[in-house]
Amino acid sequence: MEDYDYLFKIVLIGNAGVGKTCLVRRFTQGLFPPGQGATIGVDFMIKTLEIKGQKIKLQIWDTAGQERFKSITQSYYRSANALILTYDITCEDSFRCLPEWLREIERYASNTVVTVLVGNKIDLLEKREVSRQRAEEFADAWRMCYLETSAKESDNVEKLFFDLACELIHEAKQNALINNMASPMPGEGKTISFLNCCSFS
Ligand SMILES: Nc1nc2c(ncn2[C@@H]2O[C@H](COP(=O)(O)OP(=O)(O)OP(=O)(O)O)[C@@H](O)[C@H]2O)c(=O)[nH]1
Repeated sequence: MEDYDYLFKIVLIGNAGVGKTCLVRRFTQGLFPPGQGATIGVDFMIKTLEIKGQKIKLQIWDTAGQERFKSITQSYYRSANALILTYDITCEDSFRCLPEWLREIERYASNTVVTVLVGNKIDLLEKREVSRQRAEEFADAWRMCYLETSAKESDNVEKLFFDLACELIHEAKQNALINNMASPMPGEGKTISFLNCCSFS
């Protein structure tokens, strides 16, 4: 028997140095690692949440932002239920690269993937190079939710993963409903559990 009701795979992507690893470490371990080195390839962590009495297991994949790892990290997009596309609000360059990341998503991710745009490092407000309004407009244009976070100060980090988990539960329930409705003959349809669809074999 599985010890969870839902299992979701979440993949963090975005330029090198925007804070993907720090966001994951803050959420899964409650710490801000000093002198965090660049990720090599892909890293993996698990965190289980309880939402409305249900156990939600999150598999969180932290990918390297460096160009030289692109071919490795791309292979992780396909099976992702959600992508957290991260940029650094103090780094215009990391924002300008977002269309490139979105092209990667279109190319390699499933067309049902949920994508959230995250502007990290809001503790460095005095160094901000990308206004919230600009980021919100960009996110709207691409039909993404937008959230600003600080892995350092722990601002909005829990909210990011909780809201995402809630959205994924909602999507999973909708899918199960659609699958049930699409059953060919009354009584012959099989209930397709999202748990089985997305759990690793
Ligand atoms: N001030 C501040 N610094 C942060 C924050 N998040 C990350 N950093 C710093 O930004 C640098 C890069 O953080 P990482 O988490 O390694 O960035 P990454 O996106 O995982 O980088 P790659 O693994 O190379 O793709 C480190 O020096 C962190 O200490 C934040 O919220 N605020």
